[in-house]
Amino acid sequence: MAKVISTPHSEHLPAVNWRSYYQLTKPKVIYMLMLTALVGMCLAESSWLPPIKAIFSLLGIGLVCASAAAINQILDRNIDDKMARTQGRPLPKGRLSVTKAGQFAAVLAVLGFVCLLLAANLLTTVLTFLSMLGYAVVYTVFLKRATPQNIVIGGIAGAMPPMLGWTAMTGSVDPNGLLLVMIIFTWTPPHFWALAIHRKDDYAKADIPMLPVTHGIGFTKTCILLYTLLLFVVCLLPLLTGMSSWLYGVVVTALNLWFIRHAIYLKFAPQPNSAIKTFKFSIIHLMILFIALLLDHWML
Ligand code: HEM
Ligand SMILES: CC(C)=CCC/C(C)=C/CC/C(C)=C/COP(=O)(O)OP(=O)(O)O
Repeated sequence: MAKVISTPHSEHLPAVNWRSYYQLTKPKVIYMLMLTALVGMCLAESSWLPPIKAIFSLLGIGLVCASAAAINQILDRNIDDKMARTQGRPLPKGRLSVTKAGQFAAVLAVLGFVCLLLAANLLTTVLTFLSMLGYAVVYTVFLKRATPQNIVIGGIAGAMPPMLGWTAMTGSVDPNGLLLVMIIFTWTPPHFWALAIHRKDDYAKADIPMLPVTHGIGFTKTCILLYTLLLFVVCLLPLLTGMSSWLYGVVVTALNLWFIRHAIYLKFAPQPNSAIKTFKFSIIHLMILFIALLLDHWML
């Protein structure tokens, strides 16, 4: 029978376990999601952002993303307990009770949606709610446990923040905002599958059908390479539509050639640390890409 993580006795816990609450939100991922949302906001506006609207919209998006991450950790606590990478999280470690984590996620969500309703608009609030459901429920409860395409489909939710930032400013869905979503959507498989290769045994132990477990490492490496090539093409679309110009073009070409180089080495000349290096590079890639979009928008 599956082990159920027990609720720890409250007398063993500090009154307010700030570090555990913070960890529950997957903070580094949330900061990156907020960066992409901020860039979406900036690209939607030809002049300076309206400060109050922008700050509270960004805060709203961040709070709801953090709530989704906390819900993911509540629902995944038994899986997380089986994997070396996630065993140290507050719920498997018993540093936080499920009730407290649930209350925290609820507070974050309520605060986030209030910010969005007051500072942004109904469209952004609804799209953010759907993205939250997409990650915290559709991906976590169903896809993750059901299919090796889990992260491809679930990736739509994680790709949404630039669009949420855009609609927060304009109140409408813009094709250029969708391009930013497409970039993150295409970036997600090589980002995650590189880590999944490195952590294959973890996923196998937890019985999660990630691609390297179901289809093997060789096939996953081929998929990573193909997605980096597709990403190269998708990243050129902002140039074709005129949303971005040469500065973005130069930076993104260099980034994507480097990503493809990682993928080629991973496939054809792997070292023991090639997969984790590819994963780490994916994060630098996306961060620099979004900063380049912003600088290009401001400077040219
Ligand atoms: C379904 C889509 C995604 C999946 C399955 C996924 C999976 C993961 C996993 C499992 C980690 C943890 C690595 C670790 O604990 O060492 C991670 C880290 C990370 N991911 Fe993703 N990711 C997805 C989408 C995204 C998106 C959309 C972003 C940002 C736009 C993002 C940004 C990051 C960052 C910044 C880290 C590093 C976190 C750290 O160092 O603590 N991810 N990702
Ligand atoms: C409102 C909105 C846009 C919500 C979605 C935001 C969100 C938190 C996306 C993060 C994607 C992510 C870290 C997936 C990994 O989950 P995992 O369960 O596979 O990874 P784990 O094993 O590290 O928990």
